[in-house]
Amino acid sequence: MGEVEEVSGTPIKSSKALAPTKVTLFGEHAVVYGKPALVLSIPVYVEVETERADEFSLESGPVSLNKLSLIIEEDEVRLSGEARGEVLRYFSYILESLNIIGIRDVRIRISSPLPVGAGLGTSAAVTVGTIAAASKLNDMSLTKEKIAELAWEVEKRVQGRASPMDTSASALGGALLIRRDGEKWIREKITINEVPLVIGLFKKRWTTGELVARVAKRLTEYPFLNEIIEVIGDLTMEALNALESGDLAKVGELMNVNHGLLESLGVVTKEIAEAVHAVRMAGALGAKVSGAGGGGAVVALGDNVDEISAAFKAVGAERVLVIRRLSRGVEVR
Ligand SMILES: Nc1ncnc2c1ncn2[C@@H]1O[C@H](COP(=O)(O)OP(=O)(O)O)[C@@H](O)[C@H]1O
Ligand SMILES: C[C@@](O)(CCOP(=O)(O)O)CC(=O)O
Ligand SMILES: [Mg+2]
Repeated sequence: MGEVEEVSGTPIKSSKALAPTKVTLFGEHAVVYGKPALVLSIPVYVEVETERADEFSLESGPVSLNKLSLIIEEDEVRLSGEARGEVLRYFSYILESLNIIGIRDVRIRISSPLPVGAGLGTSAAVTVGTIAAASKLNDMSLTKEKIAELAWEVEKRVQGRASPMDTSASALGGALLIRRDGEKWIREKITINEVPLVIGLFKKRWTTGELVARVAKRLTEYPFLNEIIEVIGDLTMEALNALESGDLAKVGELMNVNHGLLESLGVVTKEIAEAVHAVRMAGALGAKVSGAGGGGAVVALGDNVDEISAAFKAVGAERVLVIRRLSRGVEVR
């Protein structure tokens, strides 16, 4: 009789995830209330490296993270220390959601080509990327759907309310129609021809959580504004038809309408409003804010890239990104 052999693979020492960001073409904010949204996963990646180490550490270039300590009491994971904004809350929930208590001695390194908070789903990309890389390090094989689900839980806890839009885009990639059917959320991959997009980046002055709360307050104060939420959902479905039939002029027109409705929800700053008008004057077929607003990103549709880029720069854009293709979702190495 043969010996029973115990086979154990060599533990992985480090892993790296590339998690894409997104641009919202239609439906942000309304999607939080279950209305459809159209989101594109873009090849602008947040890179997350995880490595087994002697003690826990978290590093991210643009964020200074000092005196970090990880406190674990039963199922609750708390990260304390000095860091900007919501970084510690995001990471406490990420670590808790992974329940990676067993790998408390991990070094996490984030590098992002975007500012911290951009209207381009940097929060979702950081979350998806960390969950993907840390789970691989811990030899857990998670599907992209599971990564999206865990990351969405984190966004919900940090933001108070959140749709699965950004986390689905980062995990699954492509162009997605996100909608709710009763209690169930549907993430539908859609096939679209190339959409020429130019994105202008401006300082985002509030977090998504604050902006989602602002919209909720407005809807409570003026319940008739719920009709705006409905209309955003309707125009998203109309835009989907236009996109699928390649009618870019109509897509642009509907982007402009969507922007106006977001403005009436109180999430558009003067700087963003000026940028939207400047790129329209420069010949964009349409332009709107992407993401939660309060500054952040403006997405313009049009292939006159030079004119649109120049218009963005003239009104003070910190960066201009030209998007020609979509990303395929999170990749782990
Ligand atoms: N480079 C980064 N390093 C660490 N955390 C980041 C980074 N970029 C974004 N984040 C996280 O995302 C949060 C910003 O989220 P949010 O306001 O939703 O911006 P966005 O519109 O880009 O998703 C930050 O407070 C931080 O927790
Ligand atoms: C406003 C919202 O619809 C999108 C937020 O996008 P971002 O975090 O600004 O990239 C919130 C959500 O869908 O959870
Ligand atoms: Mg976000």
